[in-house]
Amino acid sequence: MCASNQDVVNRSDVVIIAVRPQDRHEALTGLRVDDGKIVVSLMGGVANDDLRRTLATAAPLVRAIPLPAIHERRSVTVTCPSHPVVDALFEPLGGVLPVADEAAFNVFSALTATLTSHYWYLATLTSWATGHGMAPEDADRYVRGLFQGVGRSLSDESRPLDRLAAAHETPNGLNHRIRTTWFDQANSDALRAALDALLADLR
Ligand SMILES: NC(=O)C1=CN([C@@H]2O[C@H](COP(=O)(O)OP(=O)(O)OC[C@H]3O[C@@H](n4cnc5c(N)ncnc54)[C@H](OP(=O)(O)O)[C@@H]3O)[C@@H](O)[C@H]2O)C=CC1
Ligand SMILES: O=C(O)[C@@H]1CCC=N1
Repeated sequence: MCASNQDVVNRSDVVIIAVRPQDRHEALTGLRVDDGKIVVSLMGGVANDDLRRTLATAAPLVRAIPLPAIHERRSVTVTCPSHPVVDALFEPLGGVLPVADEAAFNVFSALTATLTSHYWYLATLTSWATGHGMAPEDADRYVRGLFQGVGRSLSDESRPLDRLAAAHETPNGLNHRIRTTWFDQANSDALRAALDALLADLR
């Protein structure tokens, strides 16, 4: 343990900033970061220009998006700008995807914002089934099993996502019906609009 954030910085060659964006001024204002250090910012939605103003340093600043799967060394970490030391840090943890600029970084950032909606989708399916009298543990087990299968099928990178969908769907069958009646154009447009609005805020 260190006595202060300044103490952490002084003892580090690579400084990782993982406070919540709204805490950054309290955590970082007044810190001295020598130009020879490397700063990795994990803060969602904070541009490097903004961070450079707060830290007032000429040290390289690299943004990165490690996600919870990094625990199992399976998170592809987007970085910007690419830096050999930072990319080497994340490479063994599931791979690294350096992107050219923060405009591209923000698109990937917006994609990460959809993760919990995916869990919420599964929770909604489970709750719908319990509403129809299924035991919660049965509904939970069944929905988890269904989507673990989906997760495994995603490992097959030889097939594009639309082909994977087609492979799971009988023409005019049950999946086709829900995909076209629920995930219809209006629903797809609403998702794109929410992502566009987030992207506009990230710029
Ligand atoms: N959760 C995720 O999957 C991802 C999160 N991020 C980004 O990572 C950052 C952290 O997110 P998350 O881990 O979920 O948030 P948490 O709230 O879990 O963690 C924030 C941490 O910041 C510490 N902290 C707060 N204020 C200070 C301060 N003044 N000085 C030192 N440390 C401080 C907190 O310490 P204490 O607990 O002692 O208050 C806590 O350990 C965010 O910027 C988020 O955008 C990025 C990618 C993915
Ligand atoms: O939801 C969040 O705020 C963080 C940032 C990237 C992924 N999770």
